Order: sequence, then structure tokens, then C-alpha cells
Amino acid sequence: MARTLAAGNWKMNGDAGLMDELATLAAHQGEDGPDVLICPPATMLAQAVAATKDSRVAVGGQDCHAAASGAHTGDVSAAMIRDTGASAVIVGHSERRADHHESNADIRAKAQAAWAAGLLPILCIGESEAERMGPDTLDIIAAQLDASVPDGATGETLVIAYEPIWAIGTGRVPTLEQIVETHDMIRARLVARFGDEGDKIRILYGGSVKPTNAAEIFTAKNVDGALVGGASLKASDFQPIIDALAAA
Ligand SMILES: O=C(CO)COP(=O)(O)O
Repeated sequence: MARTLAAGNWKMNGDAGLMDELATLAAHQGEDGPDVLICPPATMLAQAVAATKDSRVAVGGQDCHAAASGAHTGDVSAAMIRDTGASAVIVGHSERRADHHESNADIRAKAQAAWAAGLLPILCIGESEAERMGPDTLDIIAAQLDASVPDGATGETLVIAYEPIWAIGTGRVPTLEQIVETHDMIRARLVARFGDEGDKIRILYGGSVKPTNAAEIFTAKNVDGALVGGASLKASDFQPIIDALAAA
């Protein structure tokens, strides 16, 4: 198993003050501990790379276009993200699936574009509240996983983030039992498809992860870290989550 991963998604937030938070976070990481990744807005990638230079904090994008270049006004390619010095990119976040009508096929193509550019894709899946209430929750998540993940994924080249949409930014989290059941299903499916490599692909939980609930979430065997939104904006919130992961 690769190391555990604490990833922060700043979403559409970022200013000079946040760069100070990032520098604080970078300065705080010791030699050991989980991998730490911060995904700022695209406009701040180069600055974030500079602010984390010589530290263990890696930088990633929040989305990339599936094409390498061309007439796609306002979009950013995976190679452009790589050019900033970033090493990863989130693909398939539910906010992109909803706001930009991204399909599983789109996300699969984006993950492949990330590979072509040498980036690690953090591929997001997760159910809506209505889907969680219905009888087919796990089947729905499994179908999303199967259709979004390209062939050939390995532990080195893919991270999955399970983010129930209804838990994002709401302060509500699934029960530990639900997290365990969902992550176990995702693991079993990855192993069935990718063999030993499926066992090495990290599976993050995301959705209202806070310093107060992180330790409990990290007790689940197939939770290999977290994708954190709001609580990644301040070093004083994100560091306790990193510490809880280190202690798990
Ligand atoms: O969407 C998320 C991370 O990608 C989770 O956001 P919150 O941690 O703010 O709920």
C-alpha cells in the first residue's frame, strides 16, 4: 500500500492569505507522515508550487480538460497543470459533474489525459442524497466507479475519492458503518478489476471531514486518507486532520 494521503481541495477560494496558510502548512510537515496535497484554483498553481518548494506538500489542479490543447476557451489542460510544477489533479468532482454536466465518460477521458501529462488523478465518485436513501446505493456507486476509471490503473497512477454529495459542505457525514461498507465495496471492485494493483489504489473519504471526526473516519480499514474542502483552508484545521491520519 502506498502511503496514506491527506488532500485539500480549495475549490474557488484563494487569496494571498491562503498562500500564507499554505506556507505555514508546508513548514509544519516533518520528514515522515502521510502524503499531503493541496489543490488550489488554477490561477494559483504556480504560486502554490513556489510556496511549497522543498517541503513534502505536493500541489494539484482541481480539474483538467481531456484534450491536450486547442480551442477550449477558459479550460486548462493536464500538461499546463504539469508545467506549473503540480503533480496531481482532481477529476470528476461532484461539483464539476453537476455544474458542467460531466459524464463518467468525460471523467475517464480526463483521467487518461492526466496520465498522458504525468499527473496523478484523484478521481471522485459518490451518491446523491436520494440515491443514499434508495435501495441501490452501492450499485450506483459501483457503476460510477466502473465507468469513470480507465483500464490500466495502478496504485501509483490512481487515487479514488469517495465523496457522498450530501455530505459535502453540509457538516453531515455518513455513519462509520456506511463509510466502511462503501469503501470495502470500492476496494473489492478495484481488486476484481486490477488484481494486486487494485489493493494498492488509495481510497480517500471526502465530505465534511473535520479535526473532530477525522480520527473516527480513519479507523476504517479501506479509508486511506481524506479529500478535504472547507477544513483545508486553514493550516490550523488541516494539520490536525493530517495528524489524525498519521496516528491511524
Ligand atoms: O468536496 C469536498 C472535497 O473535494 C469536501 O468538501 P467539505 O470538506 O467542505 O465538505
